[in-house]
Amino acid sequence: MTSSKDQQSAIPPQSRSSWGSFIKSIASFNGDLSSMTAPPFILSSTSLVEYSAYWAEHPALFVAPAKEPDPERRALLVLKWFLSTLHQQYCTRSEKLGSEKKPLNPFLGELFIGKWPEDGETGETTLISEQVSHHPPATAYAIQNEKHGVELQGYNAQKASFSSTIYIKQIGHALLSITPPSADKNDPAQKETYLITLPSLHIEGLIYGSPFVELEKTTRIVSTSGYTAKIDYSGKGWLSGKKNTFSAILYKESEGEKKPLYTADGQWSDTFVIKNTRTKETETYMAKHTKTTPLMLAPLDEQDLYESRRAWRDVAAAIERGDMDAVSVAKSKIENAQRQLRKTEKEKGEEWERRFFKRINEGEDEVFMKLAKSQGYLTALESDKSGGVWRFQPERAVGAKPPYHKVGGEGLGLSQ
Ligand SMILES: CC(C)CCC[C@@H](C)[C@H]1CC[C@H]2[C@@H]3[C@@H](O)C=C4C[C@@H](O)CC[C@]4(C)[C@H]3CC[C@]12C
Repeated sequence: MTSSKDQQSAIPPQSRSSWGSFIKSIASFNGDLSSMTAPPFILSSTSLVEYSAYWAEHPALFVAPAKEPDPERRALLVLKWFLSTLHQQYCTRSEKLGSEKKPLNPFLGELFIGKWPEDGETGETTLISEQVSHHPPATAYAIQNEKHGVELQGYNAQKASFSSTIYIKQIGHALLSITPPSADKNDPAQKETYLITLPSLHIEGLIYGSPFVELEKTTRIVSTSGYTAKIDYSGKGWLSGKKNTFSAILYKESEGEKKPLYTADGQWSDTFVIKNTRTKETETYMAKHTKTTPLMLAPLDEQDLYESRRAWRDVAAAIERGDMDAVSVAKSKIENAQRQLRKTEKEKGEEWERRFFKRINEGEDEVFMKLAKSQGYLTALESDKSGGVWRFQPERAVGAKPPYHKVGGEGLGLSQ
């Protein structure tokens, strides 16, 4: 943990004692993150189901690989896009709100649906995010750009451990599928697929009341085209004196990681440099200063009752005005309705039908199996911690409009 003496406490004076008790409670906590009670000033009014949008807040970078004819350069553009998403995924709350916050724990079936509108050459990019499991909590997502034949799908769950701070192992993976420029969009065999593994993380700055995320260990991006990227994360003090440091290489599987074609080094939260190891040419990417494209959502009243912003509307408003009694009343309404739904399902011997995703046996996805085996990733699937291995059902999304679920708003305890 960082323990700079000059770091100022960000804890509001009236919250100092509750923060102190919270920090003490962490050492002995052993539930899942969603059941952790945090002091009000650290609560976010945003649900975790919204975080899937962080994957494509730079739509032009997201589709860039599909415009590149050379497979080596395509793999590099995938690595560049992935690295650009890290700032979005893990810094957004700290930069906007002053620190990391505890997100709302999505309910089963919660949806977050939006699009990055048509933007000249980039075209329209759409997002569907769905809470596919509540115990354990797991979110699945699909991001599609039809114009360029690019699709990202994946799912996330978190396994937490606690000692002097919060350590999180992310369970799940993402699959990026690209249609190279010369390929036929309608022929799945001509697509290129990239398996992306997710970083472990821990929370720094807890004792000062200004928590932020630090990434750890190694992740990989493995492609059916024979290229692999390996990304090593480290915090302040190991490889460099700067927080959020990483070092990445891109290599050809047949040549091995001792012969990298490109390297990328720097801070994922700020600036990093990509270097061609043969020509020594470099490119600098400024993650912190690259403008994002805002995601467009339907107006609240046109949203489905299961869409996140609409469903959590009262809770979010109460959090923002700091009215914890109202937070608790509004949250209980959703939680009780969910309990009732689960009870009815149990009595009928039914399971909640996911709207856009389905649970698969990993063996059913041959491309995934091939990529995962090559990296020994299968042993890390831990599908018991994510309620299963989840895959997008694109046919369910075609022309889909609210209402998305057979059960009406009464199932959520919400008024129409
Ligand atoms: C701040 C502290 C007191 C509460 C702990 C909050 C904890 C539950 C939050 C903090 C950071 C969150 C990460 C977030 O950085 C980004 C992502 C990426 C996204 O694609 C999937 C979710 C995940 C891993 C968040 C999970 C919830 C975290 C760990």
